[in-house]
Amino acid sequence: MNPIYIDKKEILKRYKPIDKHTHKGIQGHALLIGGSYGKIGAVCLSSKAALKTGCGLVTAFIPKCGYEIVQISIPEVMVLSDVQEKFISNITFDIVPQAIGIGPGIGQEQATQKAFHEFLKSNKTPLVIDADVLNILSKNKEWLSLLSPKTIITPHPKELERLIGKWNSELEKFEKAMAFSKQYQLIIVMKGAPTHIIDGDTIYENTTGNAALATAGSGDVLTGMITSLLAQSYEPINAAILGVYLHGLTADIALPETGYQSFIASDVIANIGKAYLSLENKD
Ligand SMILES: NC(=O)C1=CN([C@@H]2O[C@H](COP(=O)(O)OP(=O)(O)OC[C@H]3O[C@@H](n4cnc5c(N)ncnc54)[C@H](O)[C@@H]3O)[C@@H](O)[C@H]2O)[C@@H](O)CC1
Ligand SMILES: Nc1ncnc2c1ncn2[C@@H]1O[C@H](COP(=O)(O)OP(=O)(O)O)[C@@H](O)[C@H]1O
Ligand SMILES: [Mg+2]
Repeated sequence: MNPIYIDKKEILKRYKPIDKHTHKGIQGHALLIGGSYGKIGAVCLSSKAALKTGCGLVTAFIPKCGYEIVQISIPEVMVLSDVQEKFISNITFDIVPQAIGIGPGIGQEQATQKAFHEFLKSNKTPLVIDADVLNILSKNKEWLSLLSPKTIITPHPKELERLIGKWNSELEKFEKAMAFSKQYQLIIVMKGAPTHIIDGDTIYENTTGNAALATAGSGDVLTGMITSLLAQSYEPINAAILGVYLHGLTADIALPETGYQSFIASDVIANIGKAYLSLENKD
């Protein structure tokens, strides 16, 4: 196991500075699908993170009960709502996003599971899958073959275990993850301390981040960041690598001000700008 370390040198090979002639119409449109009654916050965090990571437009697809919450808490985000009040039951939209992130806060209602299955059958847009949708896939493993090559999945250790089964050693975990990545041609963002990214036989190890990230919603934010980078035309592997690196960097930047304990997921979002700026520094 020889990981490639994701450090600033590795990032600068992949990072694309902004084109001064760009406009919101070509800067990428990200669609975030998620939320359910009591967990609309998850999709608020993902959507705001997507905007703050630089895509031009963001739409959130949520159940009806989240409509005012999202519109009021993040006015820059457009909203499409499901016919159901408390959960998502039918994923249809007439926009053309360049990337879709699905799962934060979405829950596991039967109707939501069915809606995801229908969505998967026809979706051709680059996809990031997180949270409850990973759990839905664990319960319906035959749907994994519907995923397009280079789909990004972002499991935390428990979600990973549900997908690939238990492991008895770190080595076995990596072997199982690599086999899973190859079987379904997926990019696996194995979240943890540190986060590893698995792309077939290649393992990347992130070098940013700290325990301040052990806080509700920090994974939801990561999903929004990676989806935003995908929407900005980064190759899936580069979107995953840059997203994970910037996400960790926000916690390293904020730590002297917040300490570990008072850092929250919104602080990740608030520090994305500084994380980008640090890529422009020469040191
Ligand atoms: N404000 C919100 O609306 C929030 C919504 N959330 C949503 O809540 C839903 C449930 O997600 P959860 O992840 O809480 O529930 P899960 O049941 O998927 O995962 C929680 C379990 O995983 C274990 N676990 C998590 N991270 C681990 C790690 N690093 N090492 C070992 N074990 C670990 C925990 O101990 C626990 O047993 C998701 O849809 C998620 O997006 C959460 O993200 C929290 C914030
Ligand atoms: N101790 C830690 N050190 C570094 N990163 C951590 C630590 N704990 C959690 N993280 C990061 O925080 C994020 C947590 O994601 P997740 O468990 O999905 O949270 P949530 O579902 O609440 O949004 C992941 O990116 C993970 O790598
Ligand atoms: Mg999560």
